[in-house]
Amino acid sequence: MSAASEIFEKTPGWLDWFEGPSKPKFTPPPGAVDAHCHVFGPGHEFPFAPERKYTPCDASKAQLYALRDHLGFSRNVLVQATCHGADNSATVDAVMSSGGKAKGIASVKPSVTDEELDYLNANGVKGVRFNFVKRLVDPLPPPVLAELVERINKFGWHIVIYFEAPDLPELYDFISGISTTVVVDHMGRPDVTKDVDGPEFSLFQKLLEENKHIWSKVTCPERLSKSGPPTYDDFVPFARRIVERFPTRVLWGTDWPHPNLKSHMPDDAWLVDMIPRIAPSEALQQKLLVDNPMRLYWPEECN
Ligand SMILES: O=C(O)/C=C(\CC(=O)C(=O)O)C(=O)O
Repeated sequence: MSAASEIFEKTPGWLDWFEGPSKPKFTPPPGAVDAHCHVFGPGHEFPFAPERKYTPCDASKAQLYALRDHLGFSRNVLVQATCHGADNSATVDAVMSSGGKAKGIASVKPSVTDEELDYLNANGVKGVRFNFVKRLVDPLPPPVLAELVERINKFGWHIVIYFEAPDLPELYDFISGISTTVVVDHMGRPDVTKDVDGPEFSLFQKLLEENKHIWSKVTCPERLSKSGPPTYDDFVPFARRIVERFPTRVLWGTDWPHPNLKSHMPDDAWLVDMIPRIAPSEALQQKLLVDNPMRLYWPEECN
């Protein structure tokens, strides 16, 4: 059997994305961007990576773009997920077929060639993702990543970084020292049962306060909340704090198709309906959903 026709068996217990989401009550402003989502395969066309730590269900570009339209969004930022390793074909294919309505964040190995980087740059990639979550990857050492930053600087790309809150003290100096814009996934995965003013989340706020080049995605109530769906109440003070303190450096996304959830799969409308709770004014919503992502991903359309 050739790789391209390989049939993949999902990780046991895998929860598939939610079909037929309801219509959100909240209407996003015109031009809203879903700035964190993924495509998976389909596996028979874009095989999952041999080094992957999970095997997902398929989640195609057509399904993603149908969800975008259904939820009232206009654009997407597709983040390369670890199940595709450093083969960015599925992400780039989805970006290239979006009619300019999507950009990509790639994963690359230190051995990536300049030609490969040029190809990604020419096809809608705007950054690379550094992943420090050990259940997903074997993280690369910071000095190796620093060399990659040097190589991508010429494109004006940024770094998307994924880590969990207990790892921030160790990563703090490395992240602060990155010489381009850095976007932290899911607020650095705080434990939202803790105090928003406690030491853990205060350190994350200090990181953003001291480093004007660091942004945060206020994403993933479905992943971080312990109080649970559909209102994810414990997530709200954390995300709202970051939106209110750093309104020009925040992004929002669905995280569709929500890989590796164990407890439940959200109706994506629930996630959209969180937005007015974490960004309570129209001015904040405009920055979070339109102005900030446009500045980072479509700067040529901003004046
Ligand atoms: O969807 C996310 O952002 C989070 C993920 C998956 C992921 O990032 C990946 O596979 O690269 C997770 O926590 O399992």
